[in-house]
Amino acid sequence: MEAFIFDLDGVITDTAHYHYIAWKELAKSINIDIDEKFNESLKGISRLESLESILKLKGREYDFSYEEKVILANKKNDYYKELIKNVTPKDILPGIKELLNETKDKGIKIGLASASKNADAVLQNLQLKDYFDFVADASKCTQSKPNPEIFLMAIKGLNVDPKDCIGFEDASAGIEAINSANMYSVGIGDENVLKEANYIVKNTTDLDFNTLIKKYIQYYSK
Ligand SMILES: O=P(O)(O)OC[C@H]1O[C@@H](O)[C@H](O)[C@@H](O)[C@@H]1O
Ligand SMILES: [Mg+2]
Repeated sequence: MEAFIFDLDGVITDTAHYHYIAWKELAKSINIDIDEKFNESLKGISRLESLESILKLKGREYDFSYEEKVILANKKNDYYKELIKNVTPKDILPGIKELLNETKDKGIKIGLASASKNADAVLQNLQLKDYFDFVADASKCTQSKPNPEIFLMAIKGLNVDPKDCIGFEDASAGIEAINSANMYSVGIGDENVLKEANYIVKNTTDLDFNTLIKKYIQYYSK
């Protein structure tokens, strides 16, 4: 095992919820209502694609010019940036710090593959930056998950073989991206949503280092 590569929002911290609150607020300003079920489909998806998807809900994707869409997406980002100002190390999801410590102790590299251009600020606020050997830069990524690009960037940056890596995700688009990158995928959340994952746990507290390694070995020895 060479590396563990993590998604950020919804895996390391619950910023997935802040993304939802910010999109809900933005959608409300243009008279569109979104709910948590719809929000599932936005997880892991880039900012502009998320906006497109919200507009499509009401067939309004042609009502706005590209420039207007950029303004709307920036407005969402302003709401989001206000919300993440409150993120502190207390917001690291339970079990994650223990897993990161054990991973480091075992000499396994740690990478981040988040689609968020705010990932660095969030890691900073969580005081977790030092754990990461490589953080893939979302602003250099041209393809949204489920495309594997961001995971492939992390694999390259860490200089590892995808078969020797485990990827962690809370979104179905993210699991698809990990699988396409030829890594072993671990889904955290609802098994109906994450059914394509090689191994699924309900919560971050269920991420036990030894079990993860055992499941990974079992998978490749099939
Ligand atoms: O708007 P940002 O911070 O660049 O984030 C882009 C995407 O980042 C992903 O991590 C989130 O799951 C998505 O919900 C979000 O849209
Ligand atoms: Mg996520």
